[in-house]
Amino acid sequence: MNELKLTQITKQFGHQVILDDINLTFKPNTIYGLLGRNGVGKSTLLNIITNRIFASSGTISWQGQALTGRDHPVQAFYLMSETNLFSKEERLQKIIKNTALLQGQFDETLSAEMMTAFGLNPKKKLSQLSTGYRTIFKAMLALCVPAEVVFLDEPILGLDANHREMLYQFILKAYEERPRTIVLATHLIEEIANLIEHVVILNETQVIIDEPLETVLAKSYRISGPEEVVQAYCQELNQLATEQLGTLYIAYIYDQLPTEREIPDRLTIEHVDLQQTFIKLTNERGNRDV
Ligand SMILES: Nc1ncnc2c1ncn2[C@@H]1O[C@H](COP(=O)(O)OP(=O)(O)OP(=O)(O)O)[C@@H](O)[C@H]1O
Repeated sequence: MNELKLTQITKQFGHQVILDDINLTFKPNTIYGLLGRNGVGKSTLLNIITNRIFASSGTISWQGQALTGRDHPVQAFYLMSETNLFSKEERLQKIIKNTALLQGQFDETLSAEMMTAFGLNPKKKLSQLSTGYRTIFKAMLALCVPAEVVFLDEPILGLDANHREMLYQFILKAYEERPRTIVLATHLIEEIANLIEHVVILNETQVIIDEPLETVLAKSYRISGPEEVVQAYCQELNQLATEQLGTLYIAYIYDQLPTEREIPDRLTIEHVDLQQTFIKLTNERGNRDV
């Protein structure tokens, strides 16, 4: 089975521990959101998985086989990232050709469709593209290579709202036409929440959430009312944060609510979205024990 498994991955840069005991499984044909605040180690993790840098310790397995650096399946994984692998003076058509040669079966139809839709001229050089167009071009390559697992690192960097929407549609189209595992690494959560099926949140060197989006949303609540009533109700629940707004006391919960307990009249219980939960989970007071 095309399963990518990370076991006890750690990474240190000098004395600084960036990743500590990361255990994750990326299942086939699933769209993941790899979320985390700036500098938490998302790119580092993707670079380790795609063999651009080495982990300090831990194992990566693909299809049940532990990988050593040498037998890394070059064509099974593809990382679209900020770092430029291509010469800036190369024309887009040449980069497409080289990528196709290196990666094997390249989706020429999707490539042509995306180039036209975004108005990218294949005769242009990479250096002539704006930041946003460079991102679009790199995302296009990532969606057209035959990889089983595609990592999109900040795929919407510099894109305006229209282009972001178009790119999301192309990601879905590519996925529907040829299901594969897609991992979207970003700290811009609001929009990708419509795209992802599974949420992985990194915080302070560790994975704090690794659950289907549906589960995350089902456990994310904002409970408000008079302070004593909120506190009494939330006593045994996992509270991420609390706030006082005038006389209103608010608790952000990441938990299943007790079905047997009656909800007091003066309490308001609402679900919150992924972005809100992410903020509460990853701010300094975020409870890491979830
Ligand atoms: N080659 C390196 N040498 C030393 N420190 C590094 C190196 N690469 C990354 N780091 C540090 O590791 C940490 C994680 O960086 P990384 O780029 O993986 O974070 P990120 O989650 O992708 O951030 P962002 O969302 O801002 O892109 C940062 O503190 C960064 O400064």
